[in-house]
Amino acid sequence: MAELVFFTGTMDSGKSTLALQLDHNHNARGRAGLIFTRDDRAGSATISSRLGLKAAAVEVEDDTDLLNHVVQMMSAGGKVDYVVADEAQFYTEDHIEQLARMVDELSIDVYAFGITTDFRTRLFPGSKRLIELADRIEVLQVQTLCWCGARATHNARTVRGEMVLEGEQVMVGDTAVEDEIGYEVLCRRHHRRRLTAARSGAGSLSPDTLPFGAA
Ligand SMILES: Nc1ncnc2c1ncn2[C@@H]1O[C@H](COP(=O)(O)OP(=O)(O)O)[C@@H](O)[C@H]1O
Ligand SMILES: Cc1cn([C@H]2C[C@H](O)[C@@H](COP(=O)(O)O)O2)c(=O)[nH]c1=O
Repeated sequence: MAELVFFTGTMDSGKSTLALQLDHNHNARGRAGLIFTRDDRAGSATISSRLGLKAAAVEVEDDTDLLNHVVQMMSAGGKVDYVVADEAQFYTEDHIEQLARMVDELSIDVYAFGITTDFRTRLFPGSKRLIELADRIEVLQVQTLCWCGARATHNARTVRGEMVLEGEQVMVGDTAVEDEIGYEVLCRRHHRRRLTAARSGAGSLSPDTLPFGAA
């Protein structure tokens, strides 16, 4: 039975990598897939992973009807066995409902990937609807880490290393940006305290806490 699966994790947890791997594996077994994405860092109509993989994708716009797009492809003789939907946090509630209908009405597997919450810890509309509608939610197994070494659960937005709480919900960007606007993954405790790596003075996750000669 076809299903709608939501793969989620913090920024930098390997979601796009997994999306591309999943596409590759299904393709290798002769299944035909279609990749949607929205506002990927690498540019329009592209799905990209920090491991260097990239692929062409269909860019989702506010007025894109995802279900209709697939129906049109199938009516023109195309085959669609599964759909990958990356950066799904940016999709509208309507887009997510179209994905659910694709599963129920066309028996197409839909694999959606995205972060759940924004820099203020609030759900994105697309992620909220996915949590409400998905058959399954899978949290990525590769844990991202806060500068303190704890599991990172939150995405902070930073300006020159300082965490900010003002601004638009959507601002495409990357982690490991130190000079301008960027993102940093943190544990809840440090997100609440707005304690980023720069503010804490933490240089690396393996500080010399036990120097040679220490008693
Ligand atoms: N140089 C590297 N060596 C090994 N793994 C890396 C390297 N750079 C990035 N990664 C891996 O890629 C992950 C980010 O993958 P990506 O698919 O871009 O994440 P997401 O889509 O969740 O933001 C990191 O968590 C890390 O596991
Ligand atoms: C927290 C947060 C993130 N974003 C943006 C930043 C990136 O472009 C994407 C997440 O991509 P990734 O592949 O998971 O790293 O989302 C945003 O616009 N607003 C936010 O609050």
